[in-house]
Amino acid sequence: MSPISTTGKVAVLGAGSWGTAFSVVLADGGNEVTMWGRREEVCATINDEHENVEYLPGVQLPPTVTATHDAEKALAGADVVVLAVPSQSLRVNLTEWAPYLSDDAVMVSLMKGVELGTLKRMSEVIAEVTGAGPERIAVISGPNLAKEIARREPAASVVACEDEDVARMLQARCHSPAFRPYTSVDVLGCELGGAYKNVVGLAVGMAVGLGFGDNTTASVITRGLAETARLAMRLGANPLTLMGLAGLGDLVATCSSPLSRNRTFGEKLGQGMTSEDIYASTRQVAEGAKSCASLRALAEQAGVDAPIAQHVDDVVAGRLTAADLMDALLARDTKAETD
Ligand SMILES: NC(=O)c1ccc[n+]([C@@H]2O[C@H](COP(=O)([O-])OP(=O)(O)OC[C@H]3O[C@@H](n4cnc5c(N)ncnc54)[C@H](O)[C@@H]3O)[C@@H](O)[C@H]2O)c1
Ligand SMILES: O=P(O)(O)OC[C@H](O)CO
Repeated sequence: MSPISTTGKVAVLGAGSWGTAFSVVLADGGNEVTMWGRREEVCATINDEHENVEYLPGVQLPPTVTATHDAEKALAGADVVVLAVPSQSLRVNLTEWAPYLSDDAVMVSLMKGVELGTLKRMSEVIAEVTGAGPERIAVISGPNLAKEIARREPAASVVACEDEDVARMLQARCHSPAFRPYTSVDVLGCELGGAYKNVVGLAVGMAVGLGFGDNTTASVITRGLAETARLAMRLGANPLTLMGLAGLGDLVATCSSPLSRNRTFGEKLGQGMTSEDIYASTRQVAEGAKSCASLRALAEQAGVDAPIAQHVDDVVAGRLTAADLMDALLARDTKAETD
């Protein structure tokens, strides 16, 4: 087998918190990184001051990270294309970018959501829009809060691709002194773990906002993992993926950290704010606030019981209050833990 290349040119499409933090990881791993940003002023500050002032203030970006508002320029010569826009906007963005993608570029989703309406995972949207086969589509997911990663605090993650050689190539490309990636071939398990933990994070945030303590949050986290595993396994995931970094690991990070936007969104709902008020108060994406509806529908389609996704969706949509959610979860018919 030929040696795995550890360096090259990577395009990172999306200059928000995670696109920027992951660019630091890639630069630390030896890659030359060109980010695409939606707003020219964000790109200009990245190029002139080596900082993304809006999304990661105070973090000095390596000189090998540059940014452009021109997707064609960002994609020129890139053999790895990293996608880091909000999940619900991927299809529209990728359709615009597709003409500039090289035929053999590997596309890596960093996104943790499920498309509304189609109920497709991000890898499925990528396949549909670009026509790429599974050997060109990968996912990176794990307990990776952007601010901590950008500060180079030690963390691990999962690089999943159905083609294990491609997963290994990407692993080598993003391995850095502070970031340890593990390979996997379970793309579906990683994606559902990443999307579901946001919904559970919303429920945990609601419990915190209502003033409940660690017994409540631990119960929601554990039952949230059971719900995630139930759906993911029904759809074909490896149960071990849900016990790993892209499942339990990410769930723990999101549900315990005040840095999590999903947990914070839930906390505000628990304090009585409406979703509209919360959306109006931040530019940052909380993927679970949209994906709760798609995961609920996906579970219904698969015939899987998903009370957390169902009730979180009702609270986000304003049909229930956060207090109603806790009452409703406890009032359900009792059953065996492992059912
Ligand atoms: N922030 C994290 O810690 C983190 C970690 C792992 C995974 N993720 C995932 O990465 C993805 C991106 O999240 P983020 O944290 O970078 O979000 P963010 O809110 O920090 O930034 C989103 C970026 O997308 C841009 N954007 C917003 N709407 C857009 C649209 N319609 N079209 C194109 N661009 C648009 C914004 O300008 C911004 O640059 C999400 O799926 C998230 O779940 C985030
Ligand atoms: O801030 P959140 O809630 O989007 O979570 C960020 C990451 O997904 C944590 O791994």
